[in-house]
Amino acid sequence: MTHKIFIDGAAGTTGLEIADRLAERSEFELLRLDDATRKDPAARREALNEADIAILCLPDDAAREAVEMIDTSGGTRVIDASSAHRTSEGWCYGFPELIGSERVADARRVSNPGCYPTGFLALVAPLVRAGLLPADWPYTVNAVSGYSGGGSMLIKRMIEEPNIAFRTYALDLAHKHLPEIQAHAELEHPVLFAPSVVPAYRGMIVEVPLHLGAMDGERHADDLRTALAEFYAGSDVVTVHDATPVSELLLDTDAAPSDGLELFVFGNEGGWNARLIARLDNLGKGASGAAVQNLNLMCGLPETAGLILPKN
Ligand SMILES: NC(=O)C1=CN([C@@H]2O[C@H](COP(=O)(O)OP(=O)(O)OC[C@H]3O[C@@H](n4cnc5c(N)ncnc54)[C@H](OP(=O)(O)O)[C@@H]3O)[C@@H](O)[C@H]2O)C=CC1
Ligand SMILES: CC(=O)N[C@@H](CCC(=O)OP(=O)(O)O)C(=O)O
Repeated sequence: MTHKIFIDGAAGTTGLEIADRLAERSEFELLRLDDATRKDPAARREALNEADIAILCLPDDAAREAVEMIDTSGGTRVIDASSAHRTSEGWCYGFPELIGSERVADARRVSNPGCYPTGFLALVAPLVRAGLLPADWPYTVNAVSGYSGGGSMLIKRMIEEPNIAFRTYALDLAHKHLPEIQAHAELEHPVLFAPSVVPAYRGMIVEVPLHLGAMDGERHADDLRTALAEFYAGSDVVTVHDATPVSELLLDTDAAPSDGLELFVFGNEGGWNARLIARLDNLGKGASGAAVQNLNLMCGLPETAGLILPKN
């Protein structure tokens, strides 16, 4: 059986990467709109309703509009890569490792996690759930992203302004990922989020520094690493690195696409201070790889088929 897939926003950064991952997969038939019609509402409506699964790779407003175009009595299921529905009622949060693959498989409306939230939630959500980290802690998130994370506009800007070596932003402390992060980690407070961009096309590092010694109760960095390793033991996507000391973590300016997610826990000598760090491709597990993983599940296919992973 082939599944009809329509990528709305197929000409954009995320849409193109999804198409790359689906290329030559016989399980799917891609419905395509040409350049003249790809933004035409009537053509989109028709393709959205013809598809078995529509993957929305659009700005938030256009994603909301696309959902409204889909006939609710029809059969089209949705994966939304935008941030429009990440805390919306009736939507499944498409992070199978955290919510369970079967819930994604059964869902009609799946919202793909954001790239930064993917790193933060992978590190913190299992530890809060296990009671190893407090839900009422004022968490800080320092993060650095490749510029493709900002889509076609930021890509253009970073190419036109090659003098930019580092760009920190969201200085109003009101980044759109805050509600998603708080909701899905089940935290009592919004996090303090400090994102930045470097002149690399893809890749990101998301870091949560923790004063473990200042928290009530006793916990050691090693306990956190062990708990994460147990939580992700069955995953082909998430790797929890062991305690082998490394002195640095790098992002490459010309990294190849990857759909894996690497987690690290570093601690000081006594284990009272920790740095929880996630390294991922913002366009991989942070967007397109996650969409394909969810698509596989929704179609009853092997979860990691077509993903760019060391083991595939
Ligand atoms: N880039 C990333 O790393 C990640 C992106 N996302 C999310 O994925 C979504 C897409 O992002 P990204 O691919 O980076 O963005 P891009 O800007 O690269 O692509 C968006 C695409 O949507 C098209 N588009 C805009 N409005 C409409 C419309 N009304 N109808 C049809 N097509 C339209 C654009 O066309 P045109 O250029 O002609 O306007 C463009 O091709 C966003 O919501 C983003 O937040 C999520 C996680 C990570
Ligand atoms: C570098 C950069 O600009 N990144 C984007 C987030 C990319 C991403 O996660 O997309 P969503 O917004 O759909 O979640 C930003 O900070 O807005």
